[in-house]
Formats: sequence, C-alpha cells, structure tokens
Amino acid sequence: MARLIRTHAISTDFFILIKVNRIRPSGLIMIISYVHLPIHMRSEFNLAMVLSSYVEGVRELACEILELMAKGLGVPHSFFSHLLRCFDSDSLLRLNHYPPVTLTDTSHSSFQRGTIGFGEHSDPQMLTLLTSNSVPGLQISLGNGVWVPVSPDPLAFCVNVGDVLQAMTNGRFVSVRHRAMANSLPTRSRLSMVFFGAPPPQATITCPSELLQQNQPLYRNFTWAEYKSHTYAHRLGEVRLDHFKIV
Ligand SMILES: O=C(O)CCC(=O)C(=O)O
Ligand SMILES: [Fe+2]
Repeated sequence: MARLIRTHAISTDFFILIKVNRIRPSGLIMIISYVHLPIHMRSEFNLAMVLSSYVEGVRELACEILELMAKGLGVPHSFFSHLLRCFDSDSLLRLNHYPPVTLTDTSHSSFQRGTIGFGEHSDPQMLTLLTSNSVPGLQISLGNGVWVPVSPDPLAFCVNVGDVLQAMTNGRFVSVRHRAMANSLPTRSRLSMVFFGAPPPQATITCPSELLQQNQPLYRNFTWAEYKSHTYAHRLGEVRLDHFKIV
C-alpha cells in the first residue's frame, strides 16, 4: 500500500505535466482531446516504469478487496481474485481527460452546466478502482434519477463493483451505475485514472456453489470474451447484464 501511495503521487504529477491539446472540430461541442507524452522524459518520469509499478500496486489492492468480499460471502478466499492474478487477465488502465469547457467560451456556446462528459453506465469488468485529480465530475446513481456527486480526492480510490462481479455473486454485490459530468472549471482539466480488474478472455463467469445453496442462479454461465463482445455491441447506457439473466 505504501508503494501504491508513492507511485500514485509520482504518476499524478506525471499526468499533470503532460501536454494537452484540445481538438475543436468546427461546429462540434467538444470534449475530445489528445494527450501528448513528451519523448525526452526525465528519468524519474519513465512512463513504462511508473505505469507498470502503478498497475501492479493497484491490481494488488483490487485483489485484496476481492478477497475481503469473498471472506464476507463465505466463498473460497481467491475465488474472485485469482482471475485478476492470471497472467492473461484482461485488466485495463484507462486515463480520461475532461478539458475545461467554460460557459462563456464562444466555441462552446451551447455548452451548459449539467452537460454530461461520460454517459451513464456500469463498468462491465469485475472491480473498478478510480482515482482523479481534485476536479469534480464523477456521480453515482441511486436510481430514480437521483445522482450523488463523489468528492474528488487524489489520495483516495472510488471502488465500483462491475457487471461480472454482480453475476459471480448472484446479485449480492450490484454493479454501480455512474457517469461523469463535463468539466466546467475555467482553467483546470479533470483527469481520472481508472483500473478495471477483469478476468482472462476465456474464463468462465460462474457463481460459487456457496451462494446457490438457498438461491436459484440469476445468470447463465458465460465467458468474459462473450460478455465483452456483447457489451461493445450495445449502447453504453444499456443494462447489458440483463441479456445473461435466466428467465
Ligand atoms: O472519469 C470518471 O470519473 C468516470 C470514468 C468512467 O466511468 C469510466 O472510465 O468507466
Ligand atoms: Fe465507468
């Protein structure tokens, strides 16, 4: 954990240092960006070193959380975590950049407070660990149109259950629907760094027998590759796990 905090601090500085160019296709309200990485980086900002150390630390943290969940559910210790520890685990690190878009910026005249930057969805993987700089934007859905903002804290992780963990726990843990608002701060970009813990493509997503002693299975077995291709063939906002429900 100490190493994770150290690497997190270095990588946050690193990502703040990178040059950011916004593309503004005429007529388009935008919120799309290039991130340029300087080629001649000082040695302490060696990208590969920082990223692999970060991913190793954040993956370990995700595994520890999954092991605590397994303990709480009374299922074998590494039933969930071993999938993230597999050498061909399909886990992913994503950086999201939300450039400042101000209400007075004429090229964004139709931009309004409340514009969504990243639409409502649940993450398809098992467990998400998200951290951001101190610019707000992330919101969690409580259902019925109620959204709760998550206070941005560069030294904290927001941990979200993903669809696959919902299926593997037979609905005991529910994947959280969330979204990110476009950034209306005039001068600062919002950056989020998201680790998605996922199984290997050919892993079968199934529920442990301990969770089926008094309950019928809610979802049929599927592979992560199958779920992923279903996910990308459907819209972000759909409840994509419903397709695998046993009716
Ligand atoms: O940037 C954020 O706060 C949310 C991003 C997100 O939900 C995602 O990348 O799946
Ligand atoms: Fe997400």
